Amino acid sequence: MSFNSLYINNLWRSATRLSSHAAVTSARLVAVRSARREPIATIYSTSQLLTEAETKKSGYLTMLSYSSQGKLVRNGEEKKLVICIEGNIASGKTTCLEYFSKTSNIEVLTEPVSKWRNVRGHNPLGLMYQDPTRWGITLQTYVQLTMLDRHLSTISAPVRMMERSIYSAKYIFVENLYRSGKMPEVDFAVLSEWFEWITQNIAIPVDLIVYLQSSPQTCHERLRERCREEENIIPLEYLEAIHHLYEDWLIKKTSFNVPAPVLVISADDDLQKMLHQYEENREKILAGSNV
Ligand SMILES: Nc1ncnc2c1ncn2[C@@H]1O[C@H](COP(=O)(O)OP(=O)(O)O)[C@@H](O)[C@H]1O
Ligand SMILES: Nc1ccn([C@H]2C[C@H](O)[C@@H](COP(=O)(O)O)O2)c(=O)n1
Repeated sequence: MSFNSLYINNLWRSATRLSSHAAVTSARLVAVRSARREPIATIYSTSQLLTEAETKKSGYLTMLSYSSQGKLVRNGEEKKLVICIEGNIASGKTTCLEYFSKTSNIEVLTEPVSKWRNVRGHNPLGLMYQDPTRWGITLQTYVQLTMLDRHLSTISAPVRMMERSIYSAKYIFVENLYRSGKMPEVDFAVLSEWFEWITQNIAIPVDLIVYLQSSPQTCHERLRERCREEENIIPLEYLEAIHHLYEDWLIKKTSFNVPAPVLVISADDDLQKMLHQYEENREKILAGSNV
């Protein structure tokens, strides 16, 4: 049986199961699809089964339905561990992910920064740093969409490690723009409405947050060393503000809901020592636990 016929059969079986089950009569089938392994979420009602041509075009699909809490959840997928690596700009998140990417059975997802630097020929990241009041909403709307897309994409290994999350996008970066007076209240309100709708209606499972805790000074030095063009104008004060928001969220736990246990790793050390720390914490990380 070809992949497409197999898929159509599975889709049909699941649709029949869904529509015959009283608790899920209002269920929608959500097909997460992608031609380039970059999933796009599309919502179909149960009566709108995909044609074979649509299936062929879509690359791969994952079905979601409503859970008993009324949130969209994946159907029939085994439980996978999701670990988010959080930390200030240039704290070493990508380097950490690169290290763990060498381990089999771990899928690594970096932040989609290339998209933020180029959406249909535009650079919202660069625009935001040039004029945050005008372009903050533009960048953060796109960050929110692309992070949601990352969270909902099919997990291809027993463990997923991903850089940041839709939570830090809102609780750290949007919050910082707003608190620093660089995001108009109406933009903040619209982004907050979107965020609340998403998190109330879609299950975004996170099992562990690994917080790379670094001093803003260290990040500033590393940021200069990395030389990402858009970031040349970032002053130390910006990194300090991001640092305080992270500390309030993940250490003091006084600002926003923390969606998973937090494992804190000091990230100011040189690369060799950092790799040693990752090795020391490997078991805790891969158990998805902070104990
Ligand atoms: N422990 C470390 N010591 C010194 N430089 C580091 C260390 N970890 C990462 N770097 C360098 O700092 C820069 C930022 O690291 P990166 O992993 O890209 O941070 P992030 O993904 O958090 O923004 C890169 O140039 C990287 O090579
Ligand atoms: N919600 C977000 C997330 C990230 N950014 C910026 C910060 C950096 O300039 C860049 C990538 O971050 P890094 O992975 O290097 O920590 O994107 C943002 O403005 N808003």
